[in-house]
Amino acid sequence: MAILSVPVPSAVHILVGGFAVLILHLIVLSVYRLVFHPLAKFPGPLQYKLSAWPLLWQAYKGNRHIRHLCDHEKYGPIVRIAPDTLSFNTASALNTIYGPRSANVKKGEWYKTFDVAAGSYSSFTETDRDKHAAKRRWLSPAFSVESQKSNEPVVIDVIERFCETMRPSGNDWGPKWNITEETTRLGFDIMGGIVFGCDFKSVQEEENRDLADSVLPASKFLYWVSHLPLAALVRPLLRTRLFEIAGGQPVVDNNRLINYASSQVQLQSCEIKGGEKEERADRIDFLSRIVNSGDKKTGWQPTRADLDTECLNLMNAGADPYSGAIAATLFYLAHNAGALEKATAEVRSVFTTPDEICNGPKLNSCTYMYACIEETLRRAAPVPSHLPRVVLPGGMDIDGHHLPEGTVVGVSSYSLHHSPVHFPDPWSFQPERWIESTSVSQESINHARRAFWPFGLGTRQCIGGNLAYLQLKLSLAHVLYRYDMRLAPDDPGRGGGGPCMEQGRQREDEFQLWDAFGYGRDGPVVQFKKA
Ligand code: HEM
Repeated sequence: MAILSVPVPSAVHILVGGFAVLILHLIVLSVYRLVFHPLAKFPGPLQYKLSAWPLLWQAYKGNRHIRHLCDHEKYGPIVRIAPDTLSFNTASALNTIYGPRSANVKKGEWYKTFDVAAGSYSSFTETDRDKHAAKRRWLSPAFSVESQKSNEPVVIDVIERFCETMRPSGNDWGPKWNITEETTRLGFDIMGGIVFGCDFKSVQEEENRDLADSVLPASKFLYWVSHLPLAALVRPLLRTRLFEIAGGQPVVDNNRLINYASSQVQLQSCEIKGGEKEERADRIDFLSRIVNSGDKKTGWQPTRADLDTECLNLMNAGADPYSGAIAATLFYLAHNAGALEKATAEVRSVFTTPDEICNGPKLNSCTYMYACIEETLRRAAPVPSHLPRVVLPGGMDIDGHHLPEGTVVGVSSYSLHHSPVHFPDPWSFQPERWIESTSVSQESINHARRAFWPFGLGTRQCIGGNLAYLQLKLSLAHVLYRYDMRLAPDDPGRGGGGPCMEQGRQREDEFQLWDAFGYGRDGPVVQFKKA
């Protein structure tokens, strides 16, 4: 009987064949994305239309916000920044996407990598709208007026000790301080007190700095990893030894923060003595307010993993954006002598002793100081790039375009906050633009506010916004009341841009941000003198 001989392909044939299939697949995919894709009509650089990898590279470099701004300047108010993603740069898009509860979007997949290594999703990363609503209701007592009032002495205590550490010993200018380093620890110490009732003292004591100095590297790492096109495959590996080896120090940092938050939950929720659970009734911190509660409306109760993840989130989301914002405020004041002088004079005329500086009518009467904070949040919003939202079934209309389900949409605060349509002379630091006067009408302030969103918008708006404003006002008032401030004469440019930096980073009087959740930053380097 004749045996049919079927030729067995060689390894070379298989490789060549596989390669040919891959090339064909890429050609077909490219043609589809350029010509037939529902977003094909929107302008943008060719490489963005073809692939999501350029976006990942920008996230890795911390330059996304700068690229978005340049792209909008070149291509207009709508830019296709990845095959399935559009960036908008109008107040109308901002208010359509993020504002209304009924907006047909939810948070994008991007969020899911952020804190899942702690075991669950937090109120920040939960993408399911109903589950998020339950978590938000669960957290609300921690952010109530009563809670803020009882936690204010904790905040003031940490700020006063920060000021004490900065105090020059003589009557001349004191030592140089890199404000980014010191305020990173200040923000962490405040959050340690508020969230866990712990006194980290990382501003004062070197041995307590590991945790404080871990927040930003961990966030920067997770920020770009979240942009990986196959991030879903990476998520289960985040806490493995393999990932620690591959990812290095930022992964170790992230795990250290997770372990810390978890140990605090363990301590608080299970203080067992003689077999009985003992609760400390005198505690006012956030953890003590959420540990034994849930969502009354739906009956949802947090698991241990939910608690661990939420505490990690509160610690990170609370600490770093504030630290970045106060560093940026001091940068802009140190670089704008007139504004520094006016804000300082205001604070010193309102208060007669530092002990008086607390929340209340006097602090609220410091309108110029408040305008300096607003203007800083415009120039250096702590989340400068997109907060991605994905369009749900049924699609959505934005700025006159119907977008199909699955489209990822977003607005970059850095880009919109520098739009001359809403902010005339956008590259100058002008606190006055936020104060009604003969030259600034209430209409122009309202017009600016429509495009101003440092704390997000709508149902996913920052839950800690009021607390953050209070922290910013208190810390600025305490510093300005006590000290004069100047840029260190031998390091005046730290934190600003320069001619040798990348495109978009040339302005010496602009505080440079490296995009993340919070942002990478450095400086300013300043000196203080007793008032
Ligand atoms: C200057 C300081 C701060 C800024 C600029 C800021 C900014 C933001 C932004 C833009 C969002 C929206 C994120 C999104 O849509 O994806 C957000 C959410 C959040 N922030 Fe803040 N934040 C600050 C301080 C704080 C503080 C002090 C806390 C609390 C301790 C906090 C806790 C949160 C939480 C829990 C969320 C998630 C809210 C939700 O989705 O329901 N933030 N923050």
